[in-house]
Amino acid sequence: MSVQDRGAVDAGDRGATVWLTGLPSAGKTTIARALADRLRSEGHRVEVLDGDEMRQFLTAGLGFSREDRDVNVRRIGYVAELLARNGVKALVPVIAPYADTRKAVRARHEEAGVPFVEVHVATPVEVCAERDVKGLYAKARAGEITGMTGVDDPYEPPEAPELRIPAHAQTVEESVAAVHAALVARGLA
Ligand SMILES: Nc1ncnc2c1ncn2[C@@H]1O[C@H](COP(=O)(O)OS(=O)(=O)O)[C@@H](OP(=O)(O)O)[C@H]1O
Ligand SMILES: Nc1ncnc2c1ncn2[C@@H]1O[C@H](COP(=O)(O)OP(=O)(O)O)[C@@H](O)[C@H]1O
Repeated sequence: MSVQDRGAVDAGDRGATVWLTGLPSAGKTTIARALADRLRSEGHRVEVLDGDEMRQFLTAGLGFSREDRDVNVRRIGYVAELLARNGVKALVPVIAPYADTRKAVRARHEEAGVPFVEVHVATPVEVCAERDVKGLYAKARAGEITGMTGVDDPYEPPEAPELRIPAHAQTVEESVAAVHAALVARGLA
């Protein structure tokens, strides 16, 4: 096996958590799923821990108060870390609105020596509200729901993420390429 091939195998074996944080409808899930396809086609083991799916099973019963969001993010972070330390690329398209909670998840990864790559999907709220994939921005505007992230609930943007993506100003493929390059730069892809 050539040195180059050996490098590829090592990167394939190395797990990591890639957390895509951002507002609802920013493009987190779309980018995570496209990145998952690309990584799988290259031979990586990948899981996507989607917020909606996690809330059906792992964190069922939790709402959107600060406390519940914190428990949600910490539990998902814990599972991502378990997967990542066993060689899986755990892609996590979850809002995770509070900087402190993201910091706590990062700290646990660092203590365990597991790579943590924070990606801010930085689509402006106006664009997210226009996309409004699930109609939640419209409901918030109409006063039918409260506590909607980006409308009347906080989103604290990361100050120093490994990568910030202007997902409103580039294609999904360009965003995927940027995250992929960040993984390559860290010997993870
Ligand atoms: N009040 C309120 N605020 C924000 N989001 C809401 C809310 N109510 C429901 N939803 C839907 O739930 C998805 C967010 O779940 P997350 O687990 O990612 O959120 S969090 O990290 O615990 O804050 C989120 O999914 P995405 O749009 O994929 O981000 C929303 O569709
Ligand atoms: N450049 C882009 N990057 C990501 N998503 C985009 C882009 N342009 C349009 N979209 C659309 O925006 C929506 C984003 O929804 P989603 O990925 O579910 O966001 P989130 O998971 O952040 O809530 C999708 O319907 C997607 O097709």
